[in-house]
Amino acid sequence: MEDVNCSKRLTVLDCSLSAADISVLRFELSHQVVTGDIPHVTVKKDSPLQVSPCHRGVSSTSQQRNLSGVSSMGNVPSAVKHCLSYETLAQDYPWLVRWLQEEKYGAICEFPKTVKVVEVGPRDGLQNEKEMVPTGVKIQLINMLSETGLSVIEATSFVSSKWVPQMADHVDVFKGITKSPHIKYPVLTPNLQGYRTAIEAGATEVAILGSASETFSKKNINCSIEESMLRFKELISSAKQAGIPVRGYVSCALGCPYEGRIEPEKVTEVAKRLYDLGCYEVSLGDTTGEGTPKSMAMMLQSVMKEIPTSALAVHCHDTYGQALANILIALQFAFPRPCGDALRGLGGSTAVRRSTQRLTYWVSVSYDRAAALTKPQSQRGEERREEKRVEERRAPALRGSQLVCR
Ligand SMILES: CC(C)(COP(=O)([O-])OP(=O)([O-])OC[C@H]1O[C@@H](n2cnc3c(N)ncnc32)[C@H](O)[C@@H]1OP(=O)([O-])[O-])[C@@H](O)C(=O)NCCC(=O)NCCSC(=O)C[C@@](C)(O)CC(=O)[O-]
Repeated sequence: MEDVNCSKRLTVLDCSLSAADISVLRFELSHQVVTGDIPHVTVKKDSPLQVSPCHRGVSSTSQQRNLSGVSSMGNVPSAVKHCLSYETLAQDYPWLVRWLQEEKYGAICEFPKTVKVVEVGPRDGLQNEKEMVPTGVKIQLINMLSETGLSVIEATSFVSSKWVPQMADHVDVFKGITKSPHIKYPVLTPNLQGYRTAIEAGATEVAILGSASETFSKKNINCSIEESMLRFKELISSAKQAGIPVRGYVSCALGCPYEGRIEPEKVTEVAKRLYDLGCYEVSLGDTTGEGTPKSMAMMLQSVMKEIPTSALAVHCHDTYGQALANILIALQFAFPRPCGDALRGLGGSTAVRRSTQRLTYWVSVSYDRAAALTKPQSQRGEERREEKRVEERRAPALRGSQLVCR
């Protein structure tokens, strides 16, 4: 690729575009190059930059987009002597096509600089094990995990032993583990009763579990979404008084075993309510593992309109082998291109660049059995055998582990 200075090249075209305008232009062109819809970019004297989406060079004036809002982030050119189209640019400046494509590729490869891993295996991983895992083994597991460099390990859940017998030893597990001062050990608490027991056992951080699916909420915590919010409100209010941080889960963010597809707007609504109640972080759970990169992207796009990305997390189950792909998408969302952010009206590119450094995602990868929770025993048996076969083929590092990325 030629060593290209975009602003110089566009000055050669005599467009007098500012750096911000060039950013907009580059974003539109690179976006459209990849989608195949070639835009027609027009810059008129004393007018806002306009981009008409065109297909393979055929102009579609009906879809003309006025980017006046966008151009306010930079100076719209005051004197422009060219009407630019992608074809003209591509013909005259073949380097531009390569450059835009490489830009796009470069953007895809951009990820957060650090990744925080939250291990939830001792809770989410073990809660559905058919055989009771001895308390001593759980303690040993958590102690060993504490040696691995993890900064957060979700240790257990203070839920009803009638509902989840595997977690009945929560107090013994929590009191039995050797707690490193550098590691957080949050626990799951569905209601005030669980919260109080957890605090008595010495918990210093808790997580509540909401759901974007009405049916799942009833099946999982025996109450409607509305009722769950009332419970969480009183729990969070107690936690606030005691200075205990509360994380929130939204289950079924990408699908429900009972209701099927869950609208991103519903996920957004529940996530926002948890955030507004005081959860410092909201973890969006693909409970059944049926999420895809596309549904993850659509869901995140919706939730990110209401909740700061620094307070968001994703929790991906790997039921259908999609967890890593879904995490990849979530990580890319943590680093939107600066001009992409500007187009969403988040401000100028310098501020956006700064804010992207702070974006945080929690990404959990687990070997998922949650989807099997409610299935008939016979079906679960076959699924478990299949899981075992799949697990044996998996990389050892991924088995039974969960990650949270920052
Ligand atoms: C929420 C409840 C307790 C309501 O259960 P309930 O039966 O409606 O509760 P209740 O208030 O009517 O009380 C009934 C009995 O339960 C007891 N009880 C009441 N609360 C507690 C408690 N906290 N700890 C221990 N015991 C409790 C209470 O003392 C009473 O005992 P009894 O008088 O009959 O002897 C129940 O439905 C429950 O425990 N559900 C938890 C289900 C669960 O743990 N699911 C798995 C975790 S969620 C998950 O994995 C998804 C996630 C987070 O990973 C994200 C994702 O993957 O997407």
